[in-house]
Amino acid sequence: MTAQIIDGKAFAAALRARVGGVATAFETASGRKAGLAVVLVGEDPASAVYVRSKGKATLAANMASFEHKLPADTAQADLIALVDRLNADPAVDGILVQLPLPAHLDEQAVLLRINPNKDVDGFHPVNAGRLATGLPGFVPCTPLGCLMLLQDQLGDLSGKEAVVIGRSNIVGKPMAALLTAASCTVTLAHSRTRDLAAHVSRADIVVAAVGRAGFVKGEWLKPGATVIDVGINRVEGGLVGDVEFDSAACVAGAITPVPGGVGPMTIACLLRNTLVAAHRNAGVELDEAAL
Ligand SMILES: Nc1nc(=O)c2c([nH]1)NC[C@@H]1CN(c3ccc(C(=O)N[C@@H](CCC(=O)O)C(=O)O)cc3)C=[N+]21
Ligand SMILES: [Mg+2]
Repeated sequence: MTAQIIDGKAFAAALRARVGGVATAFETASGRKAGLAVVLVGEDPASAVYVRSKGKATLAANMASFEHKLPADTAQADLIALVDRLNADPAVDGILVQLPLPAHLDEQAVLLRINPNKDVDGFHPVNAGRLATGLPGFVPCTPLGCLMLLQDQLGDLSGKEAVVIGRSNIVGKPMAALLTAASCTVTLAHSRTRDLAAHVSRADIVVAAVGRAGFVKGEWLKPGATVIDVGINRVEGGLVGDVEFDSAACVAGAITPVPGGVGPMTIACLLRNTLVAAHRNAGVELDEAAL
């Protein structure tokens, strides 16, 4: 193995500490804590674990956490009514509706109902449009965390060849937009891409977000490439990413592990976005670039 392991867990801990310090200053300046509301519908055990760790991290960063747990058979109208109440609640700066929702609920309609200025997940089409056009808004937490790790690792990304694998609205598309804004030359590859290996072999930066265990092979990589593995696949023996770690670590210059890479950055960026929302909502000044 030659690749440097990118310690997302440590980077995320430092970001959460920075957020906690600014959150304390925000409370002094505004007379209230920044607040994050998390809505969980149903009892999916994995979702319950994420929601619990989000709540803990929120409190540890000196922000208020409001958890709303609704039964699996919640009606669409009741979920929409809760979103409306959270939109109107001045103690709530950020709203996260945990996905996936149970099948009978219309996810798109729920996400559209969230006030874009409280949409700290960055899933509302208004925020997708802001990202696409360079306006201030909220960037989805996972790609934002990936960008932070890449900039920490490589400094200026300008002119680099980047291949993003996976075109989801939550990761792939916003990741491509962020890398484009950072002046990379971006290829957005997906399940219909022909000769993916040839695209990957040209990339200085590879972001894998396909949701298939070990899909990206080390032999595809350009020697020295920086590899960001967004995948979280539960297999016998634990969690693995979308990149075949052992073969990739022999070729890459640096690679994120799973677990301990991108996952912890997602939660840290959620806290960051919530604190940014609080400052904007309260009209308290913040150097967002420094967070
Ligand atoms: N509205 C919404 N927003 C989300 O951001 C959202 C969501 N719904 N639904 C589910 C996914 C998943 N997600 C993760 C966050 C952190 C880790 C994380 O911290 N993972 C640890 C390991 C966790 C473990 O051991 O299971 C790691 O990779 O090191 C993973 C997954 C956020 N999601
Ligand atoms: Mg795809």
